[in-house]
Amino acid sequence: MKLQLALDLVDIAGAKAIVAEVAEFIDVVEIGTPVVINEGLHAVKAIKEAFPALTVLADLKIMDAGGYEVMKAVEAGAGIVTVLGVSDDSTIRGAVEEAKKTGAEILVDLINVKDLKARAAEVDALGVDYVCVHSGYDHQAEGKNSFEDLRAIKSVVTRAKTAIAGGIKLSTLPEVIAAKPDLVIVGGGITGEADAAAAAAEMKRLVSQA
Ligand SMILES: O=C([C@H](O)CO)[C@H](O)[C@H](O)COP(=O)(O)O
Repeated sequence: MKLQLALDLVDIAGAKAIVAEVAEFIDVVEIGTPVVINEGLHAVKAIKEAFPALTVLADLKIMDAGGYEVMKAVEAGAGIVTVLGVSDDSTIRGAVEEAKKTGAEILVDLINVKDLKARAAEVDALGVDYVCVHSGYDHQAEGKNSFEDLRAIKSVVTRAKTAIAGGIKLSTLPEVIAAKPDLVIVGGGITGEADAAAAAAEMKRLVSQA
């Protein structure tokens, strides 16, 4: 089980500063959608150059032009790129084909998908690398999480790895780990802590035991 740090509310300098604190405890660093909106793919490039040993995930949440947008993210240094599960199969197929050229991976984010089990099975069959359940900021504000969703997709995803994101904290991590995802994605649960390194270290300890 791997740990991904999601960076959403920082600029490039802030991203470098927090990754420097926690790099030894994380497997993947995510350049979050708000960072890409503010800084562009320069943020992916800057973090990959500064931390070459880390896999960088570009959270583009692609909805169209899958092949082209994956190509640009991979050129910037992304090892994983996100595509929305609500997008068309042709978009996901294009993203997967492009990623395969370079060994990059595609994570499909099921945010806002209504029939989770059905779509998870479909995107799994399209050859994606990760299927991710996700309660986004707006759903978190309504008190939702994705812990049950993870159990649901694990019953139908047979070849891809599974991932979970959205409001995970140290206090809820054991419940997440019990559902056995391959990748746990944490943003505010690390960046919002007074001692981010200590939070990341403890999370890494817990996911490594699983
Ligand atoms: O993808 C995300 C969200 O849609 C904002 O871009 C976050 O990276 C994801 O939710 C993880 O962050 P936390 O919810 O703060 O753990």
